[in-house]
Amino acid sequence: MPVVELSGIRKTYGRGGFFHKQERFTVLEDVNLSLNPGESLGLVGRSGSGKSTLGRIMLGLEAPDAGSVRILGQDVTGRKRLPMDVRRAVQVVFQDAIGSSNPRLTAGEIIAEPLRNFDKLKGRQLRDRVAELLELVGLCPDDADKLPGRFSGGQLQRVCIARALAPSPQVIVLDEAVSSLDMLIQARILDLLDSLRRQYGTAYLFVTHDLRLVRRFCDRAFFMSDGSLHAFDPSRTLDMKGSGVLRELFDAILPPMPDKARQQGSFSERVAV
Ligand SMILES: Nc1ncnc2c1ncn2[C@@H]1O[C@H](COP(=O)(O)OP(=O)(O)OP(=O)(O)O)[C@@H](O)[C@H]1O
Repeated sequence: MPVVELSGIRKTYGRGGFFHKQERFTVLEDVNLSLNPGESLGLVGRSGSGKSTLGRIMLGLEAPDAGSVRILGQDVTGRKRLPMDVRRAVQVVFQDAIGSSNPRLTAGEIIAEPLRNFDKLKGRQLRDRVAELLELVGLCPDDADKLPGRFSGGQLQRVCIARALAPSPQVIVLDEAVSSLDMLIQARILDLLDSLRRQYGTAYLFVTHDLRLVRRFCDRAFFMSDGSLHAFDPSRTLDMKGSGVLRELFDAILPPMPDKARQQGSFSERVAV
């Protein structure tokens, strides 16, 4: 049974209203997607194409206008409060570690929160598990006492990853959550995610602009465009040169840079590593 199943998802937002009449625009149109245990999906696409919206709908954080969301086989479409087992099963790490961390809680308190809520851990057991999670993501047990403001961006991102791992979820949505880490740390985190996938069947959705990550880590990959998902083979991203899909990926992945740099082949270098 898929851990998450989206059927016929449609999502619109309103825009305008200040100078112009408010109108609605469609971000997702008839999107169907299922994520199976132990599977790793890559989702790429232009900025603003709706990737994060899809991620939020998949987590049950946002309701679609049409279609259904099933998590662990339960229909949670539009539910304001998700059942405890669903909240535990689906975790997320956002790109913006600073914005998604409470500045008044220490790293230890941030990671302890789901352990208290879901596993009712306390005292020594709680402290040991927090220390273990910090070490798993390459931080020190002593970092538990630091407030978010005392971490670098990459370190705080790892605190957020440790928090997401804490309740032993079945699915983790990583919204641009590992691409910003330095290469060594990124490799360590990906090894860790891979071992959890093998050991416990944890599934991942990577929302990313990083094709190397998709190629190395994902079983299936989708490109989002015009509100729809287009599947592509993650291992064959280099073979798609010249195709319409690759041109779209090009635009989606490359940051704005002079044409000259583009001619020098910086894209293939980025992808071929
Ligand atoms: N709550 C909202 N209200 C109105 N419009 C929204 C809302 N959330 C997202 N949008 C709009 O929906 C579109 C898709 O946004 P989304 O964040 O899903 O894109 P994305 O592909 O994740 O982009 P990026 O790669 O830049 O993070 C954008 O035009 C965005 O402005």
